[in-house]
Amino acid sequence: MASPYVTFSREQWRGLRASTPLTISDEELACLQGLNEKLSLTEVADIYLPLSRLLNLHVGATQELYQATHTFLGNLEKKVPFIIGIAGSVAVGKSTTARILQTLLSRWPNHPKVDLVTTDGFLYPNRILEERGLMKRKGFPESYNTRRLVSFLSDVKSGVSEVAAPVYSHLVYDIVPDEWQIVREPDILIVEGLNVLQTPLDENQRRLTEVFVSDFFDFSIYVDAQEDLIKKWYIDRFKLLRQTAFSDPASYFKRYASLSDTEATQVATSIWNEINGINLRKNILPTRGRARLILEKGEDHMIQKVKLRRL
Ligand SMILES: Nc1ncnc2c1ncn2[C@@H]1O[C@H](COP(=O)(O)OP(=O)(O)OP(=O)(O)O)[C@@H](O)[C@H]1O
Ligand SMILES: CC(C)(CO)[C@@H](O)C(=O)NCCC(=O)O
Repeated sequence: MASPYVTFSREQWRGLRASTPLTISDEELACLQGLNEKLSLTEVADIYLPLSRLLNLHVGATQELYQATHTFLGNLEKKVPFIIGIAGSVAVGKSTTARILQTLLSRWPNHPKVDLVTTDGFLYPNRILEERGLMKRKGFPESYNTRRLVSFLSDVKSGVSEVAAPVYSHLVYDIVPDEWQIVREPDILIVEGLNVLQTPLDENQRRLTEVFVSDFFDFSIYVDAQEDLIKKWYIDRFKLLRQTAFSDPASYFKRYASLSDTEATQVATSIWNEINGINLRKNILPTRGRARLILEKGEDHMIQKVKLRRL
C-alpha cells in the first residue's frame, strides 16, 4: 500500500521556513525557552516555526470556508474554534509541543486567542478508578470519561460561549474537586493527551460514543519516538521530579523524593514496564496512522523527520 504521508527530512522541513512571514526576535525565542529549559532554540526555528505557518494556512482556509458558508446561508453564525489534537506516549513531549505551538500560533493576527486543554482533566477521579480497580491503569482508555470529553468538545465546536473542563493535578495525582478551566471562544483550541486519536469500544465491543474525540479536530499531530528513547526520557524526568514535585509535602509521590539514583531508576523502569510502555504499544501507537502530521523525534528530542498526510 502506498503511504498516505509525504516525508520531510529535518533539512527539507527547515527549508519550508522561508515561506514563513512570521519573524521572531532572539528575545522572543528566549521567552519560549521559559516553557521548557531544555528546549533548543534551533528546534523552535527549524521545526516549530514552519509548523506554525502550516497550521496558520489551515486555520486561514477554514476561516474562509466559514465566511463562504455564512454568505451562502445568509446568516451570521458564530465563528467556532479551530481544534488541533496532539497525541503520543506518556513523556514523549506532548505538553511541551502543545505549549510551543500555543505561543507561536497566538502571534498570528487572524487567530490571537489560543487555548490549551489536556485530557488529564477527563481522567476519572481516583475514587472511581479505585472502585473499578483501575488505579494502575491511569492513561488507559477505560480510565478516561470519554463521553464527557466528547461532550466538552461538542460544546466548544458548537460555539457555546463558556465551556468548563475539569482539572487534574499531577502533584495530588487526582482530579481537583470544584476547579475548572473555562474555555471562552478561543480562535484555536489545542487538545493534548495520549487518548485523543483513540476510538474506544464499550464492554460489548460497540463504539463507546457516537462521535469520536478526533471527529472534532481540524488538524492532528502525533509526537513519535522509539520506545527506548521515550522510556529514557520518562526515567530522566522521574529522577528530576525527586528534587521538584516529589519534594512537595502535598505530593502523592513524596515517598519517592528520598530514593537514590539506582532506586529511582528501578521504580521508574517498573512503572514504565507495567503501565506506560504497555499502554503505548497497545493503545497509543496504533492510533499514529490517524494523525494528519507525525513529528518523529530522535536523541535529545530533536525532530528527525516530519510526515504530513496528503489529505
Ligand atoms: N522539545 C523538547 N526539547 C527538549 N526536551 C523536551 C522537549 N519536549 C519534552 N522534553 C522533555 O521530555 C520530558 C517529557 O516532556 P512533557 O512533559 O512535555 O511530555 P508529555 O508527553 O506531555 O508527558 P505526559 O503525558 O507524561 O504529561 C520532560 O522532561 C521534558 O522536559
Ligand atoms: C496522567 C497520565 C495518564 C497522562 O498524562 C500519566 O501522566 C500517568 O499518570 N500515568 C500513570 C503512570 C505514571 O505515573 O507514569
